[in-house]
Amino acid sequence: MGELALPDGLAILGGGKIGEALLSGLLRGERGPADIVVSEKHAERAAYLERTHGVRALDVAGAAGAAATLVLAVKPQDIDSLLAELADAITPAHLIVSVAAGVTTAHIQSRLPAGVPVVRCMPNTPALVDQAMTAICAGDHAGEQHLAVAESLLQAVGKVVRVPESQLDAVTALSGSGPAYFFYLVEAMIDAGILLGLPRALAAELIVQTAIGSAVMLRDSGEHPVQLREAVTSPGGTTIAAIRELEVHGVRAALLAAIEAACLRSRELGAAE
Ligand SMILES: NC(=O)C1=CN([C@@H]2O[C@H](COP(=O)(O)OP(=O)(O)OC[C@H]3O[C@@H](n4cnc5c(N)ncnc54)[C@H](OP(=O)(O)O)[C@@H]3O)[C@@H](O)[C@H]2O)C=CC1
Ligand SMILES: O=C(O)[C@@H]1CCC=N1
Repeated sequence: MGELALPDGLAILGGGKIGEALLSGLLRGERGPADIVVSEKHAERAAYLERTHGVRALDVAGAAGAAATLVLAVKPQDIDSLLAELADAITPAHLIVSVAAGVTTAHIQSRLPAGVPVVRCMPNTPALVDQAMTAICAGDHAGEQHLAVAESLLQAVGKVVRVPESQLDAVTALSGSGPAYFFYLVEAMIDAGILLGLPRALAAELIVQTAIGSAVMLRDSGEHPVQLREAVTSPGGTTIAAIRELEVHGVRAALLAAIEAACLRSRELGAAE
């Protein structure tokens, strides 16, 4: 794969939600449509990706021939058939970057020619607005240079941290699925505005801006979430009345259980290999 530098060709195999989020983010960065090919099972979806992003759609073997770095972005349940299609088309000069939940580097390595480097990643959909959170780890044949390629790829759409592979299922449950929890919370809070008789558009504006402001404070204030919450919670006031209800209804325990369930599901998807 030459010198493993950014300008090397990139293929995204699986042009669904996360595949397109990564594709669009990379195109907003340093890469142009000529640097990226996609491979997508559905002809209609492939045509949409070509039309919308100006990239070429190829079959899996064609994509492997056109690109040194291959991003596996199919569902975990489809990973084995994709690896079977890839096995004869790649060499250790390629780099495999998998974003599939639960699927281990050892599993991917076991289905490919010996020595193919694999980096496992868990990004999230805020890649669409260059605010992704991604964790990455290396398989047995991936060295610093391969991690650096994956890192620069994903840094184009947000922040990247390196973690041991043993933490990837927990990461998947927290930040991989995490945007869905925030969207769910926002959706419920907008409903609360409706319950209180506010117009939906106003309730949405109030809550979305509150979410953005709170997120920026969490990132930039240097204060712990408890301190930030306490600053909102006036003695004998409105916030503590709401917090009591959240505690009575077990919202904290529900979040712990929900995120634990997501982690177990990630492990299950890996174990189904
Ligand atoms: N969505 C998210 O927020 C995140 C997802 N991920 C991971 O990314 C992967 C994709 O998820 P997501 O984008 O949500 O799923 P999608 O179903 O939206 O996208 C996967 C796409 O790949 C297609 N596909 C399946 N097999 C092949 C193949 N052999 N060659 C080419 N294309 C193929 C699928 O077609 P078909 O519909 O027929 O199956 C589908 O269009 C999963 O492994 C998931 O764990 C990781 C982080 C975040
Ligand atoms: O729901 C899923 O399985 C994928 C993995 C992380 C986010 N979406």
